[in-house]
Amino acid sequence: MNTHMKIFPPQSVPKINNLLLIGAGLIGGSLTLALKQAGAVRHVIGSGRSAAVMDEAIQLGIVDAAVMADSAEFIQAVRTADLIVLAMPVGQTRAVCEKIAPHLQPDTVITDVGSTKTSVYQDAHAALGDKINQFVLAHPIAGRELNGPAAALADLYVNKRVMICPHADNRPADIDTVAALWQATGALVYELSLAAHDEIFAAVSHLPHVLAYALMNHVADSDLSNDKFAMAGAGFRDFTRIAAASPEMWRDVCLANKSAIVAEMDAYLQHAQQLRDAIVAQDEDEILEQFKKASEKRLAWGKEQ
Ligand SMILES: O=C(O)C(=O)C[C@]1(C(=O)O)C=C[C@@H](O)C=C1
Repeated sequence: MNTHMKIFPPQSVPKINNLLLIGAGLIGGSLTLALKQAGAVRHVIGSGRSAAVMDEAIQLGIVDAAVMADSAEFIQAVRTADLIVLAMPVGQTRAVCEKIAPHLQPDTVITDVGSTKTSVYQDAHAALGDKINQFVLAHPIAGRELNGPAAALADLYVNKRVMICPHADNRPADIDTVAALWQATGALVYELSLAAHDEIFAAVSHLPHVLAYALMNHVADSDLSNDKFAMAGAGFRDFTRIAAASPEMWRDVCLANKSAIVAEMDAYLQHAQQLRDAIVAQDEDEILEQFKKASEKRLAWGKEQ
């Protein structure tokens, strides 16, 4: 597959008057903190499922005010928003877009931060119909293993990559607005097709999360698990860091990008099986060859980051 990944040239800081943030957790919260710090946004209204989380988001300066999801204030916030950012787990995309659709004004831009892009496009299209032209799909390649507003950081996106995945109906000016917003956070913004996005991140983000969850459960369910956890060192900590990430978010990612993730798991299991075979056979050349190849790749990749 030729991914045609291209970087957006730097643009000046945009000025957003009214931003509606749906889901004020780590990713959405870090975005609005960064945009406020850059002077790119004037007023942020937050909306979410939990009043306690929204209160926390107000206290942390992530949002200026909060509205509950099904309220008259929510409808008013949709009507007056210049930009709507969807930052809840991807499985809620269709339901949230159905709530937004009847009130969406033609000049409002919608964007998202989801880890899968084909599913978000399909779910948003089903709910928005022709208004899908107002939706610019985006995905910041940054995160932490912590969740919620308290985990948000104004500098989370500095020097991180953000993928924008345009679709045929997008308005070029909207794509530029979303690219400029992410650039205002300090991020490097790239353009990538939906299909390439989901294939690439199945391998380098979704698979590692599945493996981390599986390793954690494997050790937890094994004999001497308490002793193993008590004595584990940095190798185990580095490998499993992301197993503390939001279970709901990652459940939704796995459901949404099923075929690509299953294909990556199958191919990975073959590599693991090859190593197992070599260890069982005590094939020292084969083991060394596989480890050397991986080590060289990891060292070279590490230098590029
Ligand atoms: O560093 C982390 O903790 C992350 O969760 C980052 C990470 C990733 O897998 O690289 C996780 C999910 C996002 O969609 C993008 C980035």
